[in-house]
Amino acid sequence: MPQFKQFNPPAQGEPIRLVDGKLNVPDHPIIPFIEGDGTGPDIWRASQRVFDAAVEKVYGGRRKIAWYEVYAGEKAFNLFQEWLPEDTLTALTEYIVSIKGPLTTPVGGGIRSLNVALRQELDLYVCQRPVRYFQGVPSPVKHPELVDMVIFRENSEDIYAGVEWAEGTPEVKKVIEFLQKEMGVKKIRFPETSGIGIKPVSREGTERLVRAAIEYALRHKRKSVTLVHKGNIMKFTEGAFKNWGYELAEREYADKTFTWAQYDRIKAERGQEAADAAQKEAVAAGKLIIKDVIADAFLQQVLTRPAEYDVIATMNLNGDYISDALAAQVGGIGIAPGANINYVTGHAVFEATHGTAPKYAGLDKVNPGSVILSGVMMFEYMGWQEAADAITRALERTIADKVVTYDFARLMEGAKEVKTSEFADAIIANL
Ligand SMILES: NC(=O)C1=CN([C@@H]2O[C@H](COP(=O)(O)OP(=O)(O)OC[C@H]3O[C@@H](n4cnc5c(N)ncnc54)[C@H](OP(=O)(O)O)[C@@H]3O)[C@@H](O)[C@H]2O)C=CC1
Ligand SMILES: O=C(O)CCC(=O)C(=O)O
Ligand SMILES: [Mg+2]
Repeated sequence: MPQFKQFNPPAQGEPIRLVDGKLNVPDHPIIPFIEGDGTGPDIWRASQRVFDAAVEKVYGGRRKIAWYEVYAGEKAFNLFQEWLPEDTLTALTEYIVSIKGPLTTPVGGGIRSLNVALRQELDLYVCQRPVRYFQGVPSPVKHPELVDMVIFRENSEDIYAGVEWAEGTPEVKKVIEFLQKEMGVKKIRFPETSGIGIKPVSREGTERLVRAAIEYALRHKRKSVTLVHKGNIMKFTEGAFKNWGYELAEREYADKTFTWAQYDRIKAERGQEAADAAQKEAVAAGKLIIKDVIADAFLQQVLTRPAEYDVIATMNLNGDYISDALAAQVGGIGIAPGANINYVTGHAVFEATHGTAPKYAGLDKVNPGSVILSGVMMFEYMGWQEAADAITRALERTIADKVVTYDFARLMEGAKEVKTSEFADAIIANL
């Protein structure tokens, strides 16, 4: 039993464990949750009711979650004068599976991102964000149903590592001097007034992310994994990501994949026809295609030919942009779920793609779909597939009935606009 200093787990319930690489989920698992800042409390309250109702409906009392509230962000600061109390990290570590609402990060100063800190502390190296269309959701494109992608965003390095120095400080002066004098760097355009950020991208970090994406694609019989990068410009970080990704696929999954690096080699040796034939043969044999695309081209192609993309593996910043862009394409960030996962230790923190939407805080207004669908991902991860399916079906039915929150209502004809809590009521009624 771990030692907690400020807040304790519920008296009832048992921890989820990882046994021989597999999650062992008891019928009454203790699951820590962080309510979140801004609209977080509204969304969380609604989502928690949906989760409990679905579990009750599907398992009839045999299974029940023992929720354990832990704190981060403004609520933690108000209660304990700490943004991220140690007990929270202990709980997320001990109980393995958890779920959170969004947390505020000030721009340009103040605390660094607590979301990024949680991912780094627990080494949750995959940010997994599925993007699919739900029938009836208003979308800005003609064929949103062609979007069915799962983003694997590297979550532990890149420019998000937080290695940066502010303009005008002695530290940045030292870094710039080092770069100029010791490394012969001549290309810093305005050295006297620059801030500096460092972008670490490693072979290990890339390999574990791409491995997770390939494993997922093979498990779910997906067609391709696309490495999205800006390797033409950032050759030793984003370009290396692409090369390491291909090398990993060819080394560890040689009999299950066909890569565009192989395609290029065949083309160089025997011509395009031979390369096309080899790829066709690989597809016919059910092999997973590993390909790559430059990030800007990717962002236009997901709009013009989304059916060509399936599982996406990319670095941290690209993945952040891509997540919101794809979410918008299928009808908005209000129903974009996600998970931060370490596939080796089993640790997973489920959370929406969006942030705290502060202008709507406390209004019982925004869409809780994103956290509800993050809960669906959590139930799938726990092996509680029946609860996951029941919630998905009820959500689909509610949207088909045109009972929706403001974000969908403003774009739909004949919709009934409801509050966050009422949307949850409607889903529960449809379970
Ligand atoms: N993982 C996390 O905890 C994350 C935290 N953040 C943090 O959140 C804060 C606010 O960030 P911001 O850039 O405004 O981005 P947000 O994602 O919080 O909000 C941007 C816009 O997205 C729409 N939106 C967000 N959530 C919902 C929802 N549940 N239902 C319907 N629409 C929604 C709203 O659009 P509209 O105005 O059109 O109604 C909103 O104004 C920042 O401090 C940021 O750092 C950001 C991302 C992730
Ligand atoms: O940590 C934050 O405030 C932003 C995080 C974010 O945008 C994301 O994870 O998609
Ligand atoms: Mg984001």
